[in-house]
Amino acid sequence: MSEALSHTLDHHLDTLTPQLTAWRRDFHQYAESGWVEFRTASIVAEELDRLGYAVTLGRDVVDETSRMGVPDADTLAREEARAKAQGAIERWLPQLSGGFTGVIGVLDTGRPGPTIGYRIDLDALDLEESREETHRPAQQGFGSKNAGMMHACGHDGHTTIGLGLARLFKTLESELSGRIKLIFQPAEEGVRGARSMVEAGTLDDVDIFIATHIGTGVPRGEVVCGQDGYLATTKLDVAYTGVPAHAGGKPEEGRNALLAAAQAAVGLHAIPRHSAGVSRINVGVLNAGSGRNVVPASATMKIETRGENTAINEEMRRRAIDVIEGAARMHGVSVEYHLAGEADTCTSSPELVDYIHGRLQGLPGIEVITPSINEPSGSEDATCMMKRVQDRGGLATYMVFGTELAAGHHHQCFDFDEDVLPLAVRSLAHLAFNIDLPGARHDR
Ligand SMILES: O=C(O)C[C@H](NC(=O)Cc1c[nH]c2ccccc12)C(=O)O
Repeated sequence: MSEALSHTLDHHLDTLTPQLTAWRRDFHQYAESGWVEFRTASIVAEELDRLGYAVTLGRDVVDETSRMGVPDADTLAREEARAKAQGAIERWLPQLSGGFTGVIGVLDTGRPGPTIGYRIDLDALDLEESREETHRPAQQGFGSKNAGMMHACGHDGHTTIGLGLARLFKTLESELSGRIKLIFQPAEEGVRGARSMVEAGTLDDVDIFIATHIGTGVPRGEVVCGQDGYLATTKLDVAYTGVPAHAGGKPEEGRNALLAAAQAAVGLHAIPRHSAGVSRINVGVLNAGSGRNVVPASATMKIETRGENTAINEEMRRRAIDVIEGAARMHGVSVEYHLAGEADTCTSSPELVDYIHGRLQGLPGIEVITPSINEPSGSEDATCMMKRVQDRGGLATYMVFGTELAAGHHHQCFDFDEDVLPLAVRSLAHLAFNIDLPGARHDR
């Protein structure tokens, strides 16, 4: 990149930085869980449209039947009304309605060049945010206004980075070639959303794909060009149905769904670890029963299995289902379960990792540039997007921008150092100018 362009980028970033903080705090305050990101998605669509991007959203970018773990219709309607009351941009709501909360903005320079796609996730977690004074969002008045929903994984930062990129690319459009595709994805938590965007064909024209996360244990000032080792995972919703009865008078006539679920929860965590690699199990939610003196006739659980590779996760899933069904038989209740999310592992494209590693050298604010790491920890459904791009001959990677965290991901006191926002925008934008990556562009 020429020195003049570099200066121009820095200059625009300086003016943009207060807006980045404002966006982040606004999204943080109005945290929205997977498939109900109505307000967030509408603001994204409005900004992209205002800037002159070609905007597609809703059913055009989210395949209905490939969505996983979608809330019920009542919840969707209630959350849409909530979003409207909280300032969602109403003209986009008809398309987003019903949980079709994906948005894509395309900037076509009209000059030949690759299509570079950035994955930005929009959703918050199902978690109640801390109201303690020591928690900065609470102290500074931008804690979540939405009960049981909290940006405790940094996606408020991701959405902000996406909008920051949109502004920078538009301002410097004359210096770009090819196409920029900003892909705002719903429901990353629970790995429920990416596949629906892949199945809608939105990745099929992407030559270079970059998914991004902030934090994840990477220190401030460090950038990882290719984070690998995401765990294959299966999410299951489980429902036990028994028979209610008088707990004092006729307990033997009841069939206890609470006990089946409790038995299953303990049994699931007792599945042995796998010698061939990392494995995980978690029962994240268990709700059961209706009243103190009634034999509990219903119980629901949300569980997940994970494995370092597909085979290990498959083994965990199979054994989990044995435990779930076994517990039902033990207590004479019926059980139903269904898939609520699914993602696989993926490996970043070495050529792209090398290219990014080279291009980030000397950028302000970056102290350590790590080419690639493979450390099994969490899961990611961006892997599904990466795989689609790679299968079609494109290059894909998963980048991490380190930042200082107040508490770990998925903790009620999670918060990050907002300095990472301009740094990530600067770095991700930089990669799109003067792309010189042979083999990245395929003829179409
Ligand atoms: O499986 C999911 O629901 C996706 C979710 N994804 C993330 O949290 C992103 C993530 C992946 N790896 C790490 C490591 C640390 C923090 C966050 C992550 C997870 O693993 O629980």
